Amino acid sequence: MADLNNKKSTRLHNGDPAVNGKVKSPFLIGVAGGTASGKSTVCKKIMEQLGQAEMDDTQRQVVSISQDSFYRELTPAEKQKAQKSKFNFDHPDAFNEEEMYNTLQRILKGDKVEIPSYDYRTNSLDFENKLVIYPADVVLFEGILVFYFPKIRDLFHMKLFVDTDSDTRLARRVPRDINERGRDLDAVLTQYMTFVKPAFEEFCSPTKKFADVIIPRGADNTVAIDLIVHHIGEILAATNIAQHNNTVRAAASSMKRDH
Ligand SMILES: Nc1ncnc2c1ncn2[C@@H]1O[C@H](COP(=O)(O)OP(=O)(O)O)[C@@H](O)[C@H]1O
Ligand SMILES: Nc1ccn([C@@H]2O[C@H](COP(=O)(O)O)[C@@H](O)[C@H]2O)c(=O)n1
Repeated sequence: MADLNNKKSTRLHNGDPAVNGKVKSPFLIGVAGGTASGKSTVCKKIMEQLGQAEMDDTQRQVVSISQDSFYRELTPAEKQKAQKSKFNFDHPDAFNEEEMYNTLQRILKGDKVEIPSYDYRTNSLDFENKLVIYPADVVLFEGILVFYFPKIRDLFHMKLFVDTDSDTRLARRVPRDINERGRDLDAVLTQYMTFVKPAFEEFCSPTKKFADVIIPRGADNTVAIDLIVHHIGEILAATNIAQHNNTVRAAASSMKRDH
């Protein structure tokens, strides 16, 4: 399925989601790293190089999901704190671990799932704008704490950690949060110093040791991204050869039975 002769793009072709009536289980990749390290950008590059970025959702064989879609609903008191930048969104308790685990399990079973998007302006899930995940060959799951929860960590077939220095991350986070997430400078810096930085050191950074591949400098590291894309392509090609062989074997044994 993956065209490994094409060095610029290891393009996946839309496959048959079911082989011999069995739904394919996707190759699940976890992408962790500190805030604004470039996790989403790395996922976008991987998708582009696999020839997937421009595809329609139903055709896409590689999809990317954000862990932010699994923040838990806040109580009214927590909402008030969040509006004053006094809620810790970088602590593992801010996430709905069970929902995250159950959703990933369903994705691995090949189910079509719907995931809410996250609204950083209201600090809540947006069920009006859901992302529909159709059965895919490769699923990228990115977030600050995707390797923190052991049960979830164990689901990944490949684990990547985007390692970008903290000055660069803060320099990216400030304009992003002001321009895209409706925050002001004072709120961004207070939240960063009170919660984001200490939680990165306590919960996110220690999970680097679980990564199979550490990507220094994030999306700028084209060599690392090329190697990862090539590896994914090889795995998918091997999976497809095995599935093709199973199909041929099944067809041959049914022909034998008919004679
Ligand atoms: N290599 C890079 N060079 C310059 N800006 C970048 C780079 N990677 C990401 N960014 C910018 O930094 C911000 C955070 O990047 P993003 O990929 O969303 O990080 P994360 O998903 O880790 O929060 C975005 O505004 C993005 O455009
Ligand atoms: N309501 C929220 C929810 C999360 N955050 C911050 O987002 C960061 C995670 O997203 P990245 O794209 O940066 O990985 C995390 O550090 C939270 O502090 C927020 O500010 N408000």
